[in-house]
Amino acid sequence: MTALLFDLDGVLTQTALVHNAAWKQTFDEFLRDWSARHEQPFVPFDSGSDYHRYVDGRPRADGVRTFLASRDITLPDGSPDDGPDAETVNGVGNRKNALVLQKIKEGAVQVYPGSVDYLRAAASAGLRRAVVSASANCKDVLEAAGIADLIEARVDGVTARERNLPGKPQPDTFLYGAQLLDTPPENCAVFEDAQAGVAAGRAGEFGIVVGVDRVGQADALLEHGANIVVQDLSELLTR
Ligand SMILES: O=P(O)(O)OC[C@H]1O[C@@H](O)[C@H](O)[C@@H](O)[C@@H]1O
Repeated sequence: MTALLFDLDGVLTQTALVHNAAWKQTFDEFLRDWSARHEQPFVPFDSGSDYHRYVDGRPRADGVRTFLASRDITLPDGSPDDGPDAETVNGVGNRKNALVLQKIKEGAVQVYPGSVDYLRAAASAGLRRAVVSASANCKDVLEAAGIADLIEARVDGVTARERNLPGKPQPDTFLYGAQLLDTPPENCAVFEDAQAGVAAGRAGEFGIVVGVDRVGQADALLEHGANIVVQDLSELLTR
C-alpha cells in the first residue's frame, strides 16, 4: 500500500457522535409531528441500528431519504435553500445541519489521538494521505481538529456535489481520492467506520479495507466489506 484514504467522522475525528445526536433530534421532532398528523404511533429514531444502517457514511440527503424510506415515508427533494421547517428532504437535512454547525462552533470537534499518531507515522513513512468524507462540513471539521496539514487531498460532500459523484456505499468518492493521489486503487488502503463506507471500499476493489469499530459493530463491518477490523488506528502501529 502506498496511499491511505481516510473517512473523517468516526475515523479521524469523534464527530460521528455529533452527527448521530443531531440526526436523532431532527428525526424525532419530524417523526413526532408526522405520526400525530397521520394518526400513527411515534417510533423514535434509533441511534444504534437506524443510524448505522441508514444514515452513517452517506451524503446528508441520502441519509434523509434512506432512513425515511425505512419508515415508508417519501418526501419531495425540495431545494437546497429550503428552511428548516420545510417538509422536504432538503428541509430536514438543513434542520440537522444547523445543529451540527452549532456544535462545531461550540468546539465539539475532538480528534482520536491514535489516528493523529497514525497520520504522523504515515507521513514520516512517505505514504500518501487523503480524506474521503460524505460530509459537506469536512473542511471546517479538519480545520477545527487541527489536522488539515496532515492531509494532502480532500474529497467531501462539496466535491461530490460539484463533480456529480454518487456517495458511499458507491465507490466513486474513494476512487476520486485515489486519483488525486495518483495511486491505483489496488495500492490504496481505505479506513472506514461506517457500514456504507466499508461497502464503498469493497465495491472499489481497494487493496485493503480497514474497518474501524468505535461502537461494537465489528461483525457488521466485516459483513459489509472490511478485510480487517480494529478499534483504533493506534493498534496498527503496534502490530
Ligand atoms: O451533513 P454533512 O455534514 O454533510 O454530513 C453528511 C454525513 O457525513 C458522514 O460522514 C456522517 O457519517 C453522516 O452522519 C453525515 O450525515
